[in-house]
Amino acid sequence: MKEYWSSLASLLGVLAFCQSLLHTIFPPELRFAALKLFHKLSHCFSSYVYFDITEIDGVNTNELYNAVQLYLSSSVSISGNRLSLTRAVNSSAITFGLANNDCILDFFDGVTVQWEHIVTQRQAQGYLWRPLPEEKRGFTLRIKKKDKPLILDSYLDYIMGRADEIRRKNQERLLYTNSRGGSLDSRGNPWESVPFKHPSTFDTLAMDPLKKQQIMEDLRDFANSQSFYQQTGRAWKRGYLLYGPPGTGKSSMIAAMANFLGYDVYDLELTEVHTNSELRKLLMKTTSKSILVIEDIDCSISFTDRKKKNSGTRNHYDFPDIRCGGRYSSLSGDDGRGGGGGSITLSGLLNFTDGLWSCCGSERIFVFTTNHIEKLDPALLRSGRMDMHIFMNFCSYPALKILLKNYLNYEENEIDDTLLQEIKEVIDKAKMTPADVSEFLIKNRRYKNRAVAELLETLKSRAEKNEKNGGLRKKEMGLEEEEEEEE
Ligand SMILES: Nc1ncnc2c1ncn2[C@@H]1O[C@H](COP(=O)(O)OP(=O)(O)OP(=O)(O)O)[C@@H](O)[C@H]1O
Ligand SMILES: [Mg+2]
Repeated sequence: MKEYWSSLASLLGVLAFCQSLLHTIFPPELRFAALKLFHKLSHCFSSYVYFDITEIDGVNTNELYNAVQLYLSSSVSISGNRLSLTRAVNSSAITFGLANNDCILDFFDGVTVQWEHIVTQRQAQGYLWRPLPEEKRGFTLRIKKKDKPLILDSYLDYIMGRADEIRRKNQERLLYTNSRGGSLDSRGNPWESVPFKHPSTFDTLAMDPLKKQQIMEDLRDFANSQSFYQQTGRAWKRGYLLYGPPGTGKSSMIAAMANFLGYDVYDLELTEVHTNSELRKLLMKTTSKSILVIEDIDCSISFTDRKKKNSGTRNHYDFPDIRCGGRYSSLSGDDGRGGGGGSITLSGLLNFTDGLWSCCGSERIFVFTTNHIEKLDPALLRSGRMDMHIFMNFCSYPALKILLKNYLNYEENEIDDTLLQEIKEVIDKAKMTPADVSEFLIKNRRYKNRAVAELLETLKSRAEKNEKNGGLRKKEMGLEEEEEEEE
């Protein structure tokens, strides 16, 4: 112990000697430069390199600082002892942060980096048109010199991407509509928005699990394929057509998609749009990472198969085959490419989904729904416009199992096997929509066993009715055929 104290005293003595030497050799004006040189020399021999990312760069906010702060707030990378907690305005989540002057380690592609959050008091400011915060904040990134290329090329880009993702997830999503008949708000925006809080998710959606899995994979693939779309020269967008009888979950699917990807939803009311240019303006005012929905497209616009309709040499894109809100529009000289005419045309809509304007913004999903796919023009359905056609069917046995779990909290093995077997046999013939089944289960949810037994009875009677109707229809068709033959 004695030796320890004596070596410490001699070390302090050497330090004091060096300091006095520095003071005698270097005059005060040279002292600062000497210290700087000393730092530079020590950096030359150090194996580390440091990057400072300040919160404010001049007078502008440094986006990279915000991104690093958000990135370090993601729980996976957090491993410090002291963390700050924040909940931003309009945010639906609490985020962690690195406390002042604390360090944290992060790992990227086999490389370890160290982040330090440095906070100091800012010196008194003179008059500034935009006062700066009292504290000077910044991150210092310490990396090994040999890792510099990797960090500068990929790590910082990765942080920006992750921060974007976190920001989107934390922020409340919005549901937009254009239901004001083309009028703009005070900021010239044609869309109105409300917070989007639909509870439907892929877990609660009753449909064939395999099909559900396929759709989820397709969506995930789409969201992660920025470089693929860039490489192949395709606009980063994807179209889904949801079709099937009413009450089979088309709207619920859209909500599930939005919740799955964390996108905003633009619900486009086509009957409120009067011209192609209005349609284009609406598109221009949408943001990236959004789902643009046109529900019941066959009802809002009467598209017929252009091939059937047009037999002459005239370009069938020019035909006014559109009906908006129950009234037919006239051609009014619109060239169909979004000119200033007085109606939306089929080509206007095709351009909307597929033309040059459709690429303003990126990572966009178009979803059209219809109860009558046969009424739609094939041009609207082709790949590139509607890449995936999803048939939403009547309630199947696997779908019913999901509904039983959602509404009655039933696990499969809790239900009597013979009952399940009977349901399985009859459910496809009953042609009940998930909406009908849900309604039934809501009403009877307090008495689980009775609910399932009664559901079976309802399914049976529906199946019987359908069989009878089917038989009758077949008979009628047979008679009609006979009559035709006689004629
Ligand atoms: N596949 C489903 N899974 C879970 N719930 C469903 C499903 N289909 C329908 N429902 C329930 O029925 C209600 C109506 O469904 P939804 O509005 O999604 O049907 P839709 O196919 O959009 O009908 P429409 O063609 O009339 O617009 C929903 O609120 C939901 O509770
Ligand atoms: Mg719907």
